[in-house]
Amino acid sequence: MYLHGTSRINDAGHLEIGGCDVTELKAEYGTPLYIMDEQLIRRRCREYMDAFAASGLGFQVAYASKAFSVMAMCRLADEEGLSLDVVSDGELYTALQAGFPAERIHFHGNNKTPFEIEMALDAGIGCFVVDNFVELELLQAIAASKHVNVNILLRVTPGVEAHAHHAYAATGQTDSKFGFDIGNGTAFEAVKQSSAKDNLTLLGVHSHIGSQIFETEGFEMAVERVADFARRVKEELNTEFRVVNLGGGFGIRYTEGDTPLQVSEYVSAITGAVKKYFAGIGTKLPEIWVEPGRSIVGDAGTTLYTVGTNKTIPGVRKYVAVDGGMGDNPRPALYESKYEALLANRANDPAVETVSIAGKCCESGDMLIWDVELPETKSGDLLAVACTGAYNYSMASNYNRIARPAVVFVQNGQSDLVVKRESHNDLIANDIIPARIAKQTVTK
Ligand SMILES: Cc1ncc(COP(=O)(O)O)c(C=O)c1O
Ligand SMILES: N[C@@H](CCCC[NH3+])C(=O)O
Repeated sequence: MYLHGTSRINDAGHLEIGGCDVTELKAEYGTPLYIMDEQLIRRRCREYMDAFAASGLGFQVAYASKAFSVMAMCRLADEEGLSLDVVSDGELYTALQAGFPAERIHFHGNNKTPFEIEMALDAGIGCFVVDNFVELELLQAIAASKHVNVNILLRVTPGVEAHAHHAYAATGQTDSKFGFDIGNGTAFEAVKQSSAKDNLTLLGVHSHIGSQIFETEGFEMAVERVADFARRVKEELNTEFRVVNLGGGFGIRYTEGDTPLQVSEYVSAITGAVKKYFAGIGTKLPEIWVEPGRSIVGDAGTTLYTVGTNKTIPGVRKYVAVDGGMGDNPRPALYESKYEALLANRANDPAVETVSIAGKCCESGDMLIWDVELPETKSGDLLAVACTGAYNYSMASNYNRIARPAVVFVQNGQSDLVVKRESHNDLIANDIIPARIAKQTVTK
């Protein structure tokens, strides 16, 4: 397994992250456990901030909280000077409760409810990313009823087919549920309508082409299309885009075949394309906003499991089961995502067999890794799966009524619990048994 950030194998042959031995983390917090390397998260935040600062362009780096939304993470993003992208009332609530400044929050989503819009307006968030005509009307009406003015970006689909890790993670193509299409004229119409509306201030446009993308071409092509669009809007409507948000999507290394660029390389490709394509269109260079999620938290996360049972099918395969699975990491089942693993309590033992790591849910598809080389595992061993910081905790479920794991931040030999493990009581906290079917206590 590739060792990300502060991960290393210590003298005892144990995996250590942020100076914390995972066998001790298991003793203190149990498993499954999401372990987040705080130093690596901060490093990623700084890589973005520094690279943009070096570009000379105005910018905001908004952490896409959908990747991992918990209050402690909102605090880190705030401390590092990032803005925040939220996509629901729940993410917004989490951010506000964490004390994240509302003016640096951007609200996304293709179906914001009136409740969510009101909540965000009352909080005074910095910007709405408007996705469609229905939302444009609704937002204006609610803003007017509250006598407030709202900054907006229009989400556009630039018609770029991104090489995302799965079709479900590509969003820049015309046939997408998100945004106004540049190619068919709806984006132009949206600019026209929003410029004419009271209570709305159009800052510019937003384009997000997809996720887990390694090449820069898709982003550069998106910038070119958006710049062409900006030119037309300037010429025909005399409207200027002060802000261009290029979304997230920057890839990370999950397994050996993955070839991500450095954060600074993605940023310089984007800012270079902005300088190139926006030059000479008759407007000032826009401020550039981005929304990285995975590339901020993905490789900082490791999930620690305890090995339980195994099953060998002679000549076919050996299954090794762990105490978590698709409940805490649905990505292999959803996208066929690949991960690397390590026997975390005997990390220096030589690999002697190829096994497949199964979860404990009642689904054949509940597999975390097919075919990984490991030392011989036995019940009670610890298995670490790397690169689980993004879209694991945030996409976790209680399928099979399995409680969601705890999350700890580790740094400088210290571990801090940031999400408690769910209890049995948490699982039934919202259940109600109607009186008519409640168990009667029969007294004789
Ligand atoms: C609008 C938007 N912004 C930002 C992101 C974050 O993407 P990533 O985690 O790939 O950086 C996503 C998710 O793909 C998204 O849909
Ligand atoms: N959730 C996805 C990608 C989509 C991200 C949000 N648009 C993943 O786990 O890779």
